Amino acid sequence: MNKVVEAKGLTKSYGSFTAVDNVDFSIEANKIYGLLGRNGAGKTTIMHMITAQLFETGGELLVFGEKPYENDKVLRQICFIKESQKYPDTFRVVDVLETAALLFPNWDRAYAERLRGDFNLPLKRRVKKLSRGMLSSVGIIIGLASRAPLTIFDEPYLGLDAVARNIFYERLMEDYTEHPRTVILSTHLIDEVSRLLEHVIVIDKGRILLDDEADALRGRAYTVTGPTAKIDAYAAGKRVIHQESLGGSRAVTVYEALGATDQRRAEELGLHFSPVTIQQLLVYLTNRGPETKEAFA
Ligand SMILES: Nc1ncnc2c1ncn2[C@@H]1O[C@H](COP(=O)(O)OP(=O)(O)OP(=O)(O)O)[C@@H](O)[C@H]1O
Repeated sequence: MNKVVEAKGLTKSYGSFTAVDNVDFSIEANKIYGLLGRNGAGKTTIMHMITAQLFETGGELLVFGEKPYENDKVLRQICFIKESQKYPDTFRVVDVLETAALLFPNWDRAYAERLRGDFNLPLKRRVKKLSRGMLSSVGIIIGLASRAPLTIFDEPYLGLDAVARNIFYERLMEDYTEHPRTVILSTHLIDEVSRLLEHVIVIDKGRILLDDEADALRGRAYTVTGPTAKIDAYAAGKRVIHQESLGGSRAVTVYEALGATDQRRAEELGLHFSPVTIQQLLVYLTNRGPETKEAFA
């Protein structure tokens, strides 16, 4: 297994506050990862440590097998696109793209130009005159055309409309298929990106709550709906992570894979099943109190 990032006991504290708390995880080569979690969970802190913009205060972090800090060999293989990227005031779109061409060894000029057309970006316009969404598309073009072995997108699409976001997802999938590389996507638009993700790491209050293949997470819980009394009978003793009632009916989300016996039993009771999306799973698990969360992790 080829590991691009390996974290052992990784910790980052700011004074007495621990933003990333003794986490172990690894990122394998040539996969698309989702780094997910609620606001303040610690995602950006982790991305900043991987990209050597922050020092860990404990544990060990290896990127491409080496410590990333002041390590040009490692950093040249990374492209980090963040929401609040600043560019020099005088820069036009063309200047940003020319600079990126110098910085990234795998830069594909023709591809960058095609993407610029897809996003309708005027080449000669000053970056500071771009709309918020256009500015995000500059970052997306750099992230894609850099073809960096490790490409990290931290909420890359602030202000991007639904059509432009879709262009991003499609281009990412096409280009990733032709030029496999490791991609980390950190986003709150989980439903939108979930079809792209192969592996998901969920951070919650500085700790890892889930770390699994996306397909496995999709089967990790299910929702069952029906008359309240029948649902209560079915769900008794099961690990229920969410429930909603409406009139005489109830929906409960059970945190386990649906086995054949349970499925038969629920069908006999006339209950209805629905899958749980990764976004729902994250919402239900990160909404829980700390003790319960430990039990469900
Ligand atoms: N320089 C700092 N000093 C003190 N605390 C900080 C500092 N930087 C981040 N934190 C805290 O660390 C925690 C994790 O922040 P981080 O930016 O990593 O979260 P995040 O998961 O990226 O959140 P979001 O989804 O809102 O971007 C937060 O509680 C934040 O307030």
